[in-house]
Amino acid sequence: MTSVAQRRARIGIMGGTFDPIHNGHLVAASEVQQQFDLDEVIFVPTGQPWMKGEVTESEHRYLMTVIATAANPRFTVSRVDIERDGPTYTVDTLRDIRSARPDADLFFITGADAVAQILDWKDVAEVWELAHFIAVSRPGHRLTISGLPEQGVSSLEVPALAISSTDCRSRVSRGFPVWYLVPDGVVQYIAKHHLYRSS
Ligand SMILES: Nc1ncnc2c1ncn2[C@@H]1O[C@H](COP(=O)(O)OP(=O)(O)OP(=O)(O)O)[C@@H](O)[C@H]1O
Ligand SMILES: O=C(O)c1ccc[n+]([C@@H]2O[C@H](COP(=O)([O-])O)[C@@H](O)[C@H]2O)c1
Repeated sequence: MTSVAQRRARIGIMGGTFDPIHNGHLVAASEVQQQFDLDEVIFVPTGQPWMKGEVTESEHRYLMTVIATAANPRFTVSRVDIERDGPTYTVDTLRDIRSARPDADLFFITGADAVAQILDWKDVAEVWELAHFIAVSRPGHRLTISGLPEQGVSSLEVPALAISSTDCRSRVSRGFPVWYLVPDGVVQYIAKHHLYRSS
């Protein structure tokens, strides 16, 4: 009797502050899922992102991420970063997901802006060992992966969506709509919880 070798699971990890999650994040994750034949993309909202200033309470960012991803059977959301005390480091995110999914190949998805900063991340040598990186294009940011290990990073052009969380927050605070920039449920969540209103 011949045995059929089982394919290793391929898991994408989309880390982000998601303050709020927007359609640029979702299009990037969807495109990477399809192009890299991923079984699942886990969205991981940051706890305390040490490279950013003050951010919205993590439970709001987590719930908006759940709402935005709920309809896609391949998208899930993890609480590992929001439940860990202290600043959020990707090395800890990857360690936690690796120990929960020891048999999977991990792919960390980042936009062009984040890729440019990876060399400043904590324990970057270990980070490369834990996951393969996929750098996606982002309007307004040049995708440059020079200086990063060639084997460790792939790049992918995704349909350009010039959306940022900063712009979404600014629009809400000025009374402009964010319909179609973020999923409908996220528009409604922002209104219900009075997020991003200027005081
Ligand atoms: N429009 C976009 N297209 C492709 N990638 C994106 C886009 N927006 C964000 N990303 C990537 O998604 C990840 C998480 O981003 P983040 O949650 O910081 O959103 P952001 O829009 O950059 O937020 P902010 O404007 O508050 O800095 C990062 O790797 C970032 O590069
Ligand atoms: O590990 C680090 O030192 C590190 C520094 C900055 C950002 N990151 C990760 O990069 C991802 C995108 O971060 P951000 O701040 O652009 O939302 C998110 O998962 C962060 O935890 C990680």
